[in-house]
Amino acid sequence: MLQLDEVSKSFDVWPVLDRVSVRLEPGQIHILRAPNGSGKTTLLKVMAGLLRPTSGRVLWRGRPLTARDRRHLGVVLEQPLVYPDLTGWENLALFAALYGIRPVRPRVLRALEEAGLAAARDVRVRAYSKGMRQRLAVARALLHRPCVLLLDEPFDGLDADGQAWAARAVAAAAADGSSVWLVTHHADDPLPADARWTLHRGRLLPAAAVTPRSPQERRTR
Ligand SMILES: Nc1ncnc2c1ncn2[C@@H]1O[C@H](COP(=O)(O)OP(=O)(O)OP(=O)(O)O)[C@@H](O)[C@H]1O
Repeated sequence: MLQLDEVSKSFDVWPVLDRVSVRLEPGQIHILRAPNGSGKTTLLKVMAGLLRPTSGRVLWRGRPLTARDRRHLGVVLEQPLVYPDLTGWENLALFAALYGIRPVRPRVLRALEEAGLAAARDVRVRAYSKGMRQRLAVARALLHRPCVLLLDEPFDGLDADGQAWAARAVAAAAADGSSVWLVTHHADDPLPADARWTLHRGRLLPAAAVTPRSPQERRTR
């Protein structure tokens, strides 16, 4: 599905990403854990088509990823992609309209309820707490049931209930066939991983002690 082929990215002279190749298959959960400043966000933005690689290719279903293909991606960045002047409801309804989701109302209502934001749906997001904004950002990324989820610290700022909800929702998306790329600082895996990675001097390397899930643990579409 989504594939990086020998991708390098430099901002100055030194490459932040150095010939990174990886392939995200349907239903797989990949977890990336690496030190601050090692290039995790840069890699995720390249995967999402938000940063252009210096060299190498980002492929969607075997062809170079286009702006149009980005509708298949659900992205959570460190800075939540939500509009502070709109309410929670308006934020999700806007994204639902942009992604051609029909009917908008039941899907958005359900997403807000599942995220624990039903009571705050008519409140402007600038009045949300950090955790509420993060819940909205995760709900937004999942709303159009994307084929690929690219998640930068999606559980940050979430309370125990919020973390459990987000982990359940992402696991359900993977069980339904979405590929998941999850960046985390947490020592414990928030989800059962198919692959664990780290970044060292720009190279994407398998993390030690990789224990893939058994086929029985995984359901595919
Ligand atoms: N737009 C930019 N211009 C110049 N340098 C950049 C830019 N974005 C990132 N970098 C540099 O690239 C390197 C990797 O940054 P990146 O944000 O990808 O790391 P990270 O692993 O996500 O870090 P953290 O764990 O702190 O979020 C850093 O040295 C950073 O200074």
